[in-house]
Amino acid sequence: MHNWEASPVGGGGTTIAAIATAVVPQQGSISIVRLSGPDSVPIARRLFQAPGHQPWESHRILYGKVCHPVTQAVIDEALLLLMLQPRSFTRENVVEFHCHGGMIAVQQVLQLCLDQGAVLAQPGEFSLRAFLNGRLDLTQAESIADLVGARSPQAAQAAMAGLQGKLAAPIAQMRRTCLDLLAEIEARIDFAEDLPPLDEGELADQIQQILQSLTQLLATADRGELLRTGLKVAIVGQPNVGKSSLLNAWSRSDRAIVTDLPGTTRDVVESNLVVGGIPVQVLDTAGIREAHDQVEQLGISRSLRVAQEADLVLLTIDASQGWTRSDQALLETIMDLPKLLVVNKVDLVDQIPPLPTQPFQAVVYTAAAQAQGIQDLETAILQGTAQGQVSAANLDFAINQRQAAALGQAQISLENLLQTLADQLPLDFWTIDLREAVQRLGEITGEDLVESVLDQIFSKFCIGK
Ligand SMILES: Nc1nc2c(c(=O)[nH]1)N(C=O)[C@@H](CNc1ccc(C(=O)N[C@@H](CCC(=O)O)C(=O)O)cc1)CN2
Ligand SMILES: Nc1nc2c(ncn2[C@@H]2O[C@H](COP(=O)(O)OP(=O)(O)OP(=O)(O)O)[C@@H](O)[C@H]2O)c(=O)[nH]1
Ligand SMILES: [K+]
Ligand SMILES: [Mg+2]
Repeated sequence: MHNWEASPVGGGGTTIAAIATAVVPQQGSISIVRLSGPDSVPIARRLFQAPGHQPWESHRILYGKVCHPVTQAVIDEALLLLMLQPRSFTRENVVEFHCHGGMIAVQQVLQLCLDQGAVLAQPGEFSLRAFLNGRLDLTQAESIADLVGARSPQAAQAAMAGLQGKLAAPIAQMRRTCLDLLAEIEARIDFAEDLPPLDEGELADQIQQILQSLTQLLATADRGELLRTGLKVAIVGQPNVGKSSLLNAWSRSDRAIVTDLPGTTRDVVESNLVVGGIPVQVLDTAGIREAHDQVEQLGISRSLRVAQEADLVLLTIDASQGWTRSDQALLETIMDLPKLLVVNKVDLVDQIPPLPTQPFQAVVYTAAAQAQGIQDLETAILQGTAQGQVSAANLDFAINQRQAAALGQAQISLENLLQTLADQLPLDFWTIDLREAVQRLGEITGEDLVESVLDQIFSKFCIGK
């Protein structure tokens, strides 16, 4: 758990330190140790020797050496970047040591900072400070994590939109409107005699408007989920139907071994693709049949497990064999799952054999060995997702599950309020629903603070973020 006490700008508080870059042995040309807090500059002064008369000023880079304060041993040749409050990411004094990459030198520099009194940062603590000091709202902080975790350019773009406040702005606007209405109603409760009566029609209109924008935001949730978590797609089928060929054609690679021997694939082969902006993990599996070989049997049980865990199953068959009893048996094991029928090797037949189409979302015809039909496959997959409704809303960010849950609760409260109005209940009742909506909207941006929400958000960050 975090200690949520903010270190106020310019005030006491701890100085935190962490390696801000990925720590990879023997790799990475540059690595950054980041400090934030009141002691960052004094700590840097004790560790960093800058030759000549380089000024220690904000937003300047100093060149020099990191030296052990006692032994004077040179730990690294480095650059030092100063960003003084409030002109920094956290709005505190920030110092960055730009060290050589790898692990050893940069970890020694971090250790020296800790020896000098800095405290190792918790995951997300730099971003948390940026939030607590008013530099970011919660949706922007969440967007930073999304940007770092993005697995497609579209996911990154949605995250950037969020980071630029495209979600924060409409939410804050809705909350402000609700607060204004709340103030009007409360004034009527307190000074009923002195004020003209509320125009209830006008009030209902405004609530309707908020509900409308709320619904638009909620419509981006499915795409958000897709962009963030992606799709897991399992290719299953009888041996030799061309599952591995399909994976290779789709990923334009030779990831999987292809031979004309049935039972070639034994283990799950994975390839990561992007389909229409959605990160897609494709899993090629061992062909399913009555196997006597123990290795193959183990492979087959893995295939079935992978299918059960997938978001979408591509049941692949050989067009020249038609729909077989084994295909039917396999279909029955995956009946509950979302699935497409992929009819492969269409180059071998003049006529498509009779096929069951009913339990499948779509049927796609491919010749994987000739890399044909991949576009149709992607189209069929995208049609099964929530892509359509999003382009309708025409928004470039996408909300996450936490935001969707809070928006959903705000929606319920506002709908309750409309009902309360319709039922002509007293003013006190109106304020209850409106207050609830304000609270939920405020939870999204962080204007109304809930500590458990903070923990949920920032503990998922990496250390140094
Ligand atoms: N080396 C390095 N690269 C980085 C970061 C960092 O902290 N260090 N960032 C970390 O996430 C991102 C950039 N984000 C940043 C956001 C704000 C400020 C900043 O100093 N803001 C001041 C504006 C300064 C000015 O106006 O001159 C401010 O908002 O007050 C710096 C980095 C990505 N790249
Ligand atoms: N004519 C034709 N042959 C294909 C096509 N796709 C795959 N093949 C051939 O079918 C054979 C089996 O292909 P694989 O991709 O290994 O089939 P698989 O389903 O992965 O087989 P297992 O891993 O053994 O279950 C190979 O000889 C491929 O070249 C296709 O679209 N048309
Ligand atoms: K094969
Ligand atoms: Mg195979």
